[in-house]
Amino acid sequence: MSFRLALIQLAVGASKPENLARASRLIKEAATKGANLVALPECFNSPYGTSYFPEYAESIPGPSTEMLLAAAKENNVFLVGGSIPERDGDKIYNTCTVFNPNGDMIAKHRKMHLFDIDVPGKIRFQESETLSPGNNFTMFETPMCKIGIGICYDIRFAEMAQIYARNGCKLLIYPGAFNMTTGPAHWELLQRARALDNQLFVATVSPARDESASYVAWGHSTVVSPWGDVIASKEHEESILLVDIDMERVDQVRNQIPVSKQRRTDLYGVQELNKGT
Ligand SMILES: O=C(O)CCC(=O)C(=O)O
Repeated sequence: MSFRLALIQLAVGASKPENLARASRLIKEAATKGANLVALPECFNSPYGTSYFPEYAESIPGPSTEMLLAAAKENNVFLVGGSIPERDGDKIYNTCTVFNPNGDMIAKHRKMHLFDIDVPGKIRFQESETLSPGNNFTMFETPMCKIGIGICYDIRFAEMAQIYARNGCKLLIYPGAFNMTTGPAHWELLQRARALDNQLFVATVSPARDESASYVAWGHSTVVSPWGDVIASKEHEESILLVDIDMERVDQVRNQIPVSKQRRTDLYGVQELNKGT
């Protein structure tokens, strides 16, 4: 079974209506080019930054998810709607919604690990200044395979990817927006690590780079195979990365190097319970 994945490296600006219109146009273009599954980047409707989240936040359903729902339906695709700042009561979350080709919302992931880091002289970022963390793992079934969702910083947590793999996911999608410090250092390495450890496909979707933004995104949307090699990636301009995914590659690699059957579960194991699937 093979299918076409489209990662939309969207140029995100200050105007929410324009961001939605651009995303909608590019989803259509991806579908016209044969995509079955389309994914948008983290924070696709708003500039990325703690001061922007309260200003751009909206409830679900709301204008952004209405656009996603319509785009999934009109273009007959599974759609991973990057993420948006979601307002729920007095809390704001960094939330990814997923729609099937009927326009039903089949998954909602609130970023579990907030991006709070301090690299002196380089970058300090504290998402927790305005965001709250989600508490649930998020997986969904498609005719292609079971898919697990994480948002950006979530990719740094190996246990989360292991839990997804052990629950049958063969593709992990991380909408993300790494930056000019951690992007070159860790973006590709983390994807290859998650893919190789779990012998599955990993896809990351970044916004395009905007040098004038307060947070400059690294770009480089990428797909890594279960063997751990980068099978496709972009630079940092707005673009659509189209990749044909051959799901059989997962079982091939797992049969060739059967680490999942060779684990010393008599000596160790991942402890986390599988909540909120
Ligand atoms: O982990 C990183 O270096 C970047 C994470 C990030 O930008 C985010 O979580 O939004």
